[in-house]
Amino acid sequence: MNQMQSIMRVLRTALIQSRVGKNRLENLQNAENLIAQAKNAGANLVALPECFNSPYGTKFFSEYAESIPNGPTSKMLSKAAKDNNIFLVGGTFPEIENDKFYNTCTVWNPAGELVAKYRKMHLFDIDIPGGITFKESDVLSAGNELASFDVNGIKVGLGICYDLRFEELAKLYRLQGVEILIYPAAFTLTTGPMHFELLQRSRATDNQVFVMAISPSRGEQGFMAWGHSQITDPWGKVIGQAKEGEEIVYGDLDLSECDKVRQQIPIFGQRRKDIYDTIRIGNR
Ligand SMILES: O=C(O)CCC(=O)C(=O)O
Repeated sequence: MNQMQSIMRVLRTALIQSRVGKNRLENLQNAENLIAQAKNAGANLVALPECFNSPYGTKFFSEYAESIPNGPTSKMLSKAAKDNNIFLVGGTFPEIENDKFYNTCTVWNPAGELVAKYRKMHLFDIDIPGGITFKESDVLSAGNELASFDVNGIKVGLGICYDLRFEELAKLYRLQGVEILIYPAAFTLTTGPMHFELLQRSRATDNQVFVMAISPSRGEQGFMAWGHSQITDPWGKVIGQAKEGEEIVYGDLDLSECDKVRQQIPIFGQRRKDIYDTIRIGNR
């Protein structure tokens, strides 16, 4: 690898753990200001949280839903990516298409063009008595497609929040050549402390990829996000983590770490597909 190629294998990223309230325009303005701040700090890949333009909750999805790429949120994201000359992972916002609602992540390149769109594939339907009950599928439809994009030859895959729990999705991305997985994610105060860090470290270790998850900051009312946006390296080590307030987490991702761990612990060449593929277990 020549010097130029090795320079391009380092990516300065910024995770924007923004404050989200009920006013869409204020949420967009706040995100725009923080994106410019991240650019001034040298970031060339910037990511926003899940539901960054609206409060998180099934009762809000239809009210805040927009079509893509014509709605005000898409327009702001496209402009911010172009003005700041960055790749921008536009967190998520509720999307409407053909009378169906989706929880959708869009990605914009430095020319302001939409380069990826991912709809949450695993909807957050859980019931923990005394903890939290949530049923996104009351309102949302699930996406059925993987989505990835390319930053200077580095392949980046997308998931959203609850998707973090599904190892199969992360593995499919790894098998497609992904080196960074990004999950906008508003974990709850019940499951966040138990699982948010653990799941990210697990996906990173299993697949030998960088994992980044971006939460909104903790609100004072309504849905309380866990915060703790995080960057994990392909060895499973946490290299950046927020607390619960509004904050930007920066990370200089050295992609040669993916090469190193894959070479030194070569699990993908050691998978016993000759055995796995012969075992049939009902509805696997
Ligand atoms: O998996 C979890 O515990 C949280 C998931 C979540 O909050 C979501 O998918 O929005």
